[in-house]
Amino acid sequence: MGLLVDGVWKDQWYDTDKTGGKFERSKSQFRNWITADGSAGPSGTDGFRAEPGRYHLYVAYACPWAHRALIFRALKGLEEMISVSFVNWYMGDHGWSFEDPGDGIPGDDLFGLDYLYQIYLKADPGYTGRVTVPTLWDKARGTVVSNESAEIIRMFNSAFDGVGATPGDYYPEDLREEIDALNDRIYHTVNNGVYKCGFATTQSAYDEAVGPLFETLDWLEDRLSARRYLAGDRVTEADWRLFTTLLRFDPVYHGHFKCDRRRIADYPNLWGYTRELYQWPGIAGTVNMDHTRRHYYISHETVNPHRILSVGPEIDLDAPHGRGG
Ligand SMILES: N[C@@H](CCC(=O)N[C@@H](CS)C(=O)NCC(=O)O)C(=O)O
Repeated sequence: MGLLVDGVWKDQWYDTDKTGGKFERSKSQFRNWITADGSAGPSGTDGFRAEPGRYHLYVAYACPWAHRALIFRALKGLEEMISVSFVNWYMGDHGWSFEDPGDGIPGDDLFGLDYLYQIYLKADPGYTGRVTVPTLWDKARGTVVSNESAEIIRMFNSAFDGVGATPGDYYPEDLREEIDALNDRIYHTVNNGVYKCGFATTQSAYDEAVGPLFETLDWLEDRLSARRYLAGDRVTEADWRLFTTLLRFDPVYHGHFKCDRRRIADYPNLWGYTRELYQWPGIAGTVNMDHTRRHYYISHETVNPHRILSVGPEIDLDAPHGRGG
C-alpha cells in the first residue's frame, strides 16, 4: 500500500503516529459528476455528459466502497453502458495492480497497464494522494471523473435515466433527509468504523471505535425489527451502503479487524436483511468472497503479519431470508 507524491509512487502505509493510533481516511480528490446534460454537479467541473460507452469503472471485488458502485451499475442496468475492470485482490508495494489473478477475471483491458496508479497519472501527471477504488474513468476526455463512491452511486442512480438505464430511484426526494442522516451515522460508525477498529494501532483508538460500531449495529437490529428496509418499505441508497459492510462482517471484519463482540449472524434481523439484499436480482453477481477474504487477510501485513488466511465462518447467504412475510 502506498500513495503518489507529485506523480511519484511511494510505498508507505497509513501513518497513524500523528493521530494517536487512529486511522483517518483521506478525502477523495477527483470530484466531478456525470450529469444528464453535462452540466457541472455539486462539485468539480462540467463536461461529463451521460453517454453510453463513454465511461469505465475500476473496482476491486474486495472493497466495500467499490462494491457500492458495482451494485448501482447492476441495479440501474448500466453493465452495457459502463465497462469495468477489476484489480487483482492483492494490494502490494505498488498498490492495486492488474496482475492476472489466474481466475479469468479481466485486469485493465482498456490500457493494459500494470498498476492503478498509472491511471491516476494519465489524469494528472503530478497527482499527490491515495490511489483508490472505485475510480471512474472518462474515455472521451482521458481523465478521472471521480474516485468517491458516495458520489459515483448518486450519478449512477439518475444520470443515465434518459439514455436507457433501468428505472428506479434509490435516493428519492421525500426520503433524502432520512437517508442522509442514516448514511452519516452508518458511515462513521459502521462502514468506516470497522476500518477504525482494524487499522487502530493503539488500544485506545480501537476502544474508541468498537463501542460505537456495536451501538449502531444494535440500533440497526432494533430498527429492522419494525421496518423492512432502513428508511421504511422502499430499498434505498442507505441500505446498499450498509449492505457492503454487513456482507463482509462475519467473513472478514469479525476476525481480521477484531470486530468480535457479536457476529451479524447473531442478529436475526440484520442477518435476514443481509441475505435479502444479497438475493436481490443482480446482486450476487457483484460478490466475490474469495477475492474479498484474500485481499484483507493477505494484503494487510501490519494487521496479519504471517498472512495466514483463516478458514472463515460457514455461512449460507442463499438461505431463505424470512423478511417481509
Ligand atoms: N472515500 C473513498 C474510499 C475508497 C477506498 O479507500 N478504497 C480502498 C479499498 S477498500 C482503497 O482503494 N485503498 C487504497 C489506499 O488507501 O491506498 C470512496 O468511498 O470511494
